[in-house]
Amino acid sequence: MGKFHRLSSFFSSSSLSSDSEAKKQNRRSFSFRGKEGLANGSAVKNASKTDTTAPKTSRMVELAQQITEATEIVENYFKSQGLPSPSFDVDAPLDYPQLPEDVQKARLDIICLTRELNRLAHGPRESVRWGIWECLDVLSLAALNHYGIAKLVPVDAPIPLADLQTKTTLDPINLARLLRVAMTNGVFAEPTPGVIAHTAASRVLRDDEAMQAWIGFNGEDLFTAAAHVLPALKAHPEATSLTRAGFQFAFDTVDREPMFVTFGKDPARAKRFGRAMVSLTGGEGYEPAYFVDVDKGGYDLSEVDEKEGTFVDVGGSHGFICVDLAKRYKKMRFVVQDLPKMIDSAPKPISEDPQVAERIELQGHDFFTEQVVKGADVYYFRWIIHNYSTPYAVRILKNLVPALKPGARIIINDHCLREAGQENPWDERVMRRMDVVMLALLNAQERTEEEFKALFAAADEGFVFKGVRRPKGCRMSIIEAVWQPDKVEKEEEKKAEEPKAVEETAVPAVTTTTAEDDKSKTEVKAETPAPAADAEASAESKPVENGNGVAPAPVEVKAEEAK
Ligand SMILES: C[S@@+](CC[C@H](N)C(=O)[O-])C[C@H]1O[C@@H](n2cnc3c(N)ncnc32)[C@H](O)[C@@H]1O
Repeated sequence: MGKFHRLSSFFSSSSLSSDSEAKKQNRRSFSFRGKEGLANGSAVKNASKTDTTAPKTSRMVELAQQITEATEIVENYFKSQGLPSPSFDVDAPLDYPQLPEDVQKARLDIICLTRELNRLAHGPRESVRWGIWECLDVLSLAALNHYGIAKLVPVDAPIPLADLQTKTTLDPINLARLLRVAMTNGVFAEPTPGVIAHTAASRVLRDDEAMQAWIGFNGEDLFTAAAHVLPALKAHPEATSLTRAGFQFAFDTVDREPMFVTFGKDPARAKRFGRAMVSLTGGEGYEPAYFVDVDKGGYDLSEVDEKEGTFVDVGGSHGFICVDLAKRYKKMRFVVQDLPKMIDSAPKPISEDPQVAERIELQGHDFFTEQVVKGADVYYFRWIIHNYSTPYAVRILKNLVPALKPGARIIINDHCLREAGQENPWDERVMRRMDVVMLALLNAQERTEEEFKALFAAADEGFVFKGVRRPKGCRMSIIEAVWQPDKVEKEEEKKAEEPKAVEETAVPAVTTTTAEDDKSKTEVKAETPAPAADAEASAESKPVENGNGVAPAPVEVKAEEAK
């Protein structure tokens, strides 16, 4: 297992560094069960103190005290560094600086605990009643972004609503009502009635092109798809087909094409998606450095570099990970594979540095066909496998097999779900929501360590699962398997030599996915069905559970659908 560990021993972003801390966290989770709780490894000192003699402090007071304590830690740090206090004033910094670990933990505590205090202050009924209206915040932001309103408001001088209206096709009433909803979230301000000003948050909408794409994609593609998940689930409760997700119900493409094909037909929408991914990648906890930079817990490729090996970024978009890796590792070569349209739209040259650019090849390749780069050292999938339900994901891995040399590494860089409540509440919220994003867009899912292990086992028994590692501070995990068909052969030889002690049990139920059309027949059935006793080793013989603990029903996969 080497440097890999079982996921259960990792608590990062929120990461705990030792078993004793993990136990403490477990106790903490228990004592705060059903409540928002503190970020793991909380900076707030009295978080786990229990004074049995003192009169019981209410949860609200406890939270308020902890929030005060955490806020003081953050505030004192800002003062000590001569930094302005966090603010949404128009000229305020848009991002937090890199914070020392304890201050970052305190900041996370504030984020988590204020949410819980807020809910307690609302009370259960009111909090549920108005919680559902968050969709209207999305609507307001999506519309203001769509009409480019932030660019029409000058940064240095507020503008009367009437003047602003002349610059847009939105009529005055609609402009005002959408703006005023956004203002309730700190986006834009109205310093005097009828006059609109920027805040730091609306400035982000104005100046950050990747954020505009992020809001556009989420507000117009995801939001619309999410609103159609219920009809999709009613029609196809198993929710595994790429062409029967909320997205297809929203955009009238049911049984016709998956989301990426729809995007591929519309360059502006495809570009927006690409830019949105850049925004996500720039967000806290998702930075490429968590994979590229060994000092940040990234993956060490020195050995591959030393032997001038090859790294294939499958579904690598415009190749930004390879560019960063090539800057760090000076000898190895890189192939970025994506659908031809995505490859065509990549920047050329891919890097200003010729030493970097000459070692990166961009290649149109569909990962639902056999891998064409034979004998590479690493095949890397970042934000790819979570886009697919199990039958498709297994198929992507299977397509690698003819290309693999013994010792080849397969690295998946995705979220890896833990049991509910084991993340700090903010990470939990982001990751659980991402799981549902996958449902809405692609009928796909985030996975647990066991589910990743089962994927590899279902694809081919030559994949030896190495485990999951999560760099501290990062939400994404590094999930690795190595191709060792020789190991399987040796084990098979050994087994053949051993006297047969136990009579083999009956052939298990096998989940087979077969296209109706013979030409496009696609099976993810294990070639040799495993005995029932070995069912766990085969995702087909035991339907793989998704992160919500629900086993998806068998699904038909049509080859053309998976393109
Ligand atoms: C969520 S993005 C991830 C991109 C990149 N790996 C990253 O980390 O940002 C999924 C990528 O898969 C690509 N893709 C979708 N279907 C594909 C296919 N059949 N073959 C190859 N690439 C595909 C998309 O074009 C897109 O760039």
